[in-house]
Amino acid sequence: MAALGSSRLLPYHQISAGNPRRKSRGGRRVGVPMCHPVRCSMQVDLERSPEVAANPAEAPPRDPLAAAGVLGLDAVAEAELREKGFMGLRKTKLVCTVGPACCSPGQLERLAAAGMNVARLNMCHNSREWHGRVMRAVKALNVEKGFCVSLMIDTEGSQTHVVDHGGDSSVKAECDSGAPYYAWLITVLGLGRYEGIQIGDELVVEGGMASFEVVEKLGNDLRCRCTDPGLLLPRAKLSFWRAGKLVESNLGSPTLSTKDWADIDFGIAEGVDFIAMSFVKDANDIKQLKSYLSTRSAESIRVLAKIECLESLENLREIVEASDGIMVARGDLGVQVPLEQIPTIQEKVTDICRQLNKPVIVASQLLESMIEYPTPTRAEVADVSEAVRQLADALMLSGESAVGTYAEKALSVLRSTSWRMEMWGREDHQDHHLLQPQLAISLPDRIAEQICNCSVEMANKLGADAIFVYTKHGQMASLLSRNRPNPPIFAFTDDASTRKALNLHWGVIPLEATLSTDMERNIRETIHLMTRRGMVKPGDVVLVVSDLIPVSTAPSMFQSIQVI
Ligand SMILES: Nc1ncnc2c1ncn2[C@@H]1O[C@H](COP(=O)(O)OP(=O)(O)O)[C@@H](O)[C@H]1O
Ligand SMILES: C=C(OP(=O)(O)O)C(=O)O
Ligand SMILES: [K+]
Ligand SMILES: [Mg+2]
Repeated sequence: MAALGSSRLLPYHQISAGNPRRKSRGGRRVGVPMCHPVRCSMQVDLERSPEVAANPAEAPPRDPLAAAGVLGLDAVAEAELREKGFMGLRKTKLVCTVGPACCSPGQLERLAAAGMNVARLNMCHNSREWHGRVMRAVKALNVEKGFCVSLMIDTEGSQTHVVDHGGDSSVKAECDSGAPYYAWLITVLGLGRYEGIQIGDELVVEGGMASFEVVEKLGNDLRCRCTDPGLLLPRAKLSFWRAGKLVESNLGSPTLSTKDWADIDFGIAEGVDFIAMSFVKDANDIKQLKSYLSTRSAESIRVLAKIECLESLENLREIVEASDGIMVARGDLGVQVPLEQIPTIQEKVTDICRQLNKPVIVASQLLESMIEYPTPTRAEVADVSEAVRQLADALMLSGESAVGTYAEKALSVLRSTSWRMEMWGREDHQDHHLLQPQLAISLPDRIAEQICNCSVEMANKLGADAIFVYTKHGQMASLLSRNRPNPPIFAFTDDASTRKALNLHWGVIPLEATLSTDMERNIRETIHLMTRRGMVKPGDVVLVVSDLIPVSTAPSMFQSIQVI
């Protein structure tokens, strides 16, 4: 049986509807009143979004108990909390692709300090030895500097249909009517993966960067006539079209190649937290990897499905159900579907992920121009804001961090843009976010889901400062996150892999703590530690949600909501 109780473990805070607490740590007003939100005029805030005092060196000395692992709160969340208060904590998570431009320990440290929650290693590029070095550098930073950056590998997949023009920079493709029809000899890596390219097929580079008509096949080379002028970038992605329809590649070939399996073994050995699978076609692809991970006792690695091909769109719901999270991989998606369809696909995927309670990453070209330029375009900022408005769990940098000149600046644009949009969105944020369909089937699961739904509604209406949840596998924390509450969710777990997995969930700040089966004691001790560290102050209203077994003798799960 579930019990809904309240306790007075700490001085009980009188909550009245007319006096919602809206103060931050420093007594500054942050956020907006949540009771009866009224927005009658648009205010232009000339202040820049407060940036995190992101240098962990500036944070007060770490508590020895915390250093011993009793309260593992990462240095960046702690600094952000001290700087901006509970309501100022960023909710949207940030993923950075690590490449040559950001792989030194110093560069990685700066990205971690600037809010990188997950470091992504794209196995398409570079050697395993290189990736191993980066992973060890990230882990060392976590231990030595108190960060909590999770590691993700991204499989190469059978996407080798790229153009190689042999050069380092872009080549201009022009349709000179005076030139002979065979003006272009294009080497297509992985042409053999296609059933058969025919004369007359259309070859489209990077979703429309340039187009050609195939006039002759010469092994892996295609003699082409340029039909739409543009640019050929080094290793550009391409697609073939016949009679207005995409010519699908890899028919019958497995989603994971021999190299991918070797990369996965490498990821297991290095102890990665996430594996993102490229070109997932259906739920079986995910199930196959998950069952392999369990045979290797590596089931704690979360498997993410990348939505980037036509087949994955056809089997979307079953893929989301089978996986631990989703990446909207707009790069390849934009090669396989007309670009104007990407925004609606993104919204549909994010919606299904919310419904089915799976974290979703919006990826590729978010700030593409920042690979070369120190400021984003207005359109890029609008695109990032739209993903945040859709309440995606995470945003990802690709080339911007991997090879860009302004990796840290790009990350700070993601941070300030998402923070700003979150604050704005909160004004009209109330009950409509709670209208998610029921997910659970069994009674215990339904109880957990309802507890989380009600907790978020309560926390929003009371203007609570924070939600605390005690969780083993992260289920309760993610169910709370699904409701996108106004206050941050502090998720205490004694499972290191749960902590790393929760890094990808919207609004969740995972903490590692020693938990006992005595729930009251867990609550008392974590609040005591948070208070001693100055992160919780007398007068703060904390909503506590728990689903742990309270005492060793109790046969049933005890679930409760308490306001402290
Ligand atoms: N580990 C790496 N080593 C070298 N270059 C990389 C690495 N990771 C990414 N890159 C570069 O950054 C670009 C953007 O990364 P990403 O979007 O992950 O790959 P892709 O362009 O292959 O889809 C890549 O095209 C590649 O040039
Ligand atoms: C993230 C993507 O995958 P990759 O960078 O591996 O092509 C994408 O296609 O958008
Ligand atoms: K990849
Ligand atoms: Mg891709």
